[in-house]
Amino acid sequence: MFKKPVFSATAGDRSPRVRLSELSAGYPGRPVLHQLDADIPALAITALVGPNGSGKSTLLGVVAGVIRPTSGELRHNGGRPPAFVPQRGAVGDALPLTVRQTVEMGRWGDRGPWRRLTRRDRATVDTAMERLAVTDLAARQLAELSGGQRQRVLIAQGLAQESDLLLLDEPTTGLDPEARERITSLLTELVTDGVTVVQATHDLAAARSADACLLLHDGHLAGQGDPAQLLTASTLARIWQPV
Ligand SMILES: Nc1ncnc2c1ncn2[C@@H]1O[C@H](COP(=O)(O)OP(=O)(O)OP(=O)(O)O)[C@@H](O)[C@H]1O
Repeated sequence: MFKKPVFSATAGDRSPRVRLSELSAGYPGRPVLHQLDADIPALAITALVGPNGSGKSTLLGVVAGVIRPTSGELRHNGGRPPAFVPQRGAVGDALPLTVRQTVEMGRWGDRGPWRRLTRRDRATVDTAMERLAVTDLAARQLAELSGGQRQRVLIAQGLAQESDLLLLDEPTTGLDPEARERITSLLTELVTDGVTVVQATHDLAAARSADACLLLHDGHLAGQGDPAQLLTASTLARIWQPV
């Protein structure tokens, strides 16, 4: 069990896009995150790493604004509302939506659900679908896609929101190696385009290729900084040791 967080240098001296100060959060009757002090650097990929139940999805929900902190502070430094791509399993199978309609929902934040999309909105949707290679699936029902295809559609919906902060919950889970590689390259491209990316992941290769890492253990911050320095064999063994 970590009493003190392990800190290591982050890649460069990036200013934080998001700062958490003594932040605690959870669900009714279930505190999950405890007094987190952490920075999410701007224009970088940050990996959220930790065992099942350590609080990664909860932290994404807090940063996305869908879970309110119970105490402490969450500060966003400028920018648009975050785009949140939940875990694939969190999206209902029974929704009667086509792939294109699902990605178009990414424009609702700007346009509202009842207004017609503008030409520019449609171009944004087209580009997001092309980047995730789901254009050929446009007319298919979301529910009839494979898990990996559905994952790509949900990421395309996130891109269509054109936020400068993209929050992804296990975006490469269930993808084959080629699709995983495509997502990893895409995330790097997005940073070049001016997007700050945060991904919760169990994929240690993806975490190690990120610019920064927040390591969670039982709702506590066990470390933050450069993944190569943080995700050492001994740290991982301590964090993942059976209780
Ligand atoms: N809606 C909810 N209501 C109550 N408790 C919840 C809810 N969602 C998650 N929890 C609990 O909060 C804790 C943290 O869960 P969370 O999903 O944030 O962890 P995680 O690190 O993302 O896990 P995983 O790697 O399995 O996705 C767990 O104990 C979980 O049971």
